[in-house]
This record gives sequence, structure tokens and C-alpha cells, in this order.
Amino acid sequence: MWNTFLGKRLKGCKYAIVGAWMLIKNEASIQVQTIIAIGITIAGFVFNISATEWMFQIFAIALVMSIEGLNTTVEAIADFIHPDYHSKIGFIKDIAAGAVFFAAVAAVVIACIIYIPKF
Ligand SMILES: Nc1ncnc2c1ncn2[C@@H]1O[C@H](COP(=O)(O)OP(=O)(O)OP(=O)(O)O)[C@@H](O)[C@H]1O
Repeated sequence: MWNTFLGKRLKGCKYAIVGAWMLIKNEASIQVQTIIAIGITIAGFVFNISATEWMFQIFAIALVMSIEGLNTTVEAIADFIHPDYHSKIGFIKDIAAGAVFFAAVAAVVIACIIYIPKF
């Protein structure tokens, strides 16, 4: 069953879910973002935000957490291939963190656009 086309895709999903759980279980930054995601989702229900606002909010949460996951991946690869201090490793880690910063700024702006008018 697992060697069929569908079986291989299902196996891929299983690995992806395990990877997502490992991120949530082990990475402090992902844990903080998960708590923020839960908080902002509760706020969405409390303030009864529109379908369009839900779409932007869900997209912003997914964007930040996805890029944070990739940032963690880059850090893990960098530490694996070169555990010692190296200016190139520092550069690679800094630009990976910079990618998260872009998404985080966009998410904060989206949250402000949705929630500031509700006060
Ligand atoms: N091996 C290294 N060589 C050079 N600079 C490094 C190295 N490791 C880390 N740094 C510098 O320290 C910063 C933080 O790196 P670190 O791996 O601790 O990531 P972090 O942002 O603290 O992420 P996390 O908390 O998820 O581990 C990097 O952005 C980089 O500037």
C-alpha cells in the first residue's frame, strides 16, 4: 500500500506532520509564535473579524511560522556542516533571520490594520 503513488504522498504527509511537531516541541521561537497564533485566533473570534480578515490573519500566521521553520532548518544545516565559529556561517544565519523579520513586520502591520479600527 505504501509503495503506491498515493501511499508515498501519505508517507510524505506523515513526515511533514512529524517535522511540524518537532518544530513546536523543540524550537523556542516557534513555541512563542504558536502561542501568539493561538492568542490572535482567539482575538479573531472575540472581535468577530470578517472572512477577508481571517484569510489575511491565517496567511500571516502561516507565513511567519513557515519562514521561521526554514530559518531553523538553515541554522541546523549551518551548525551541522560547520559547528565552529565562521564569519560565513554568521552571515548565513543572519540573512535567514532577516527573512523571518520581513514576514514578522508584515504580520504586525496586518494585525494593526485588522484590530486598531476595532478599538
Ligand atoms: N558558527 C557561527 N559562526 C559565526 N556566527 C555565528 C555562529 N553561530 C551563530 N552565530 C551568530 O549568532 C547569531 C545567533 O545564532 P544562533 O544559531 O544562536 O541563532 P538564534 O537566532 O539564537 O536561533 P535559535 O534561538 O533558534 O537557536 C547568528 O545570527 C550569527 O550572527
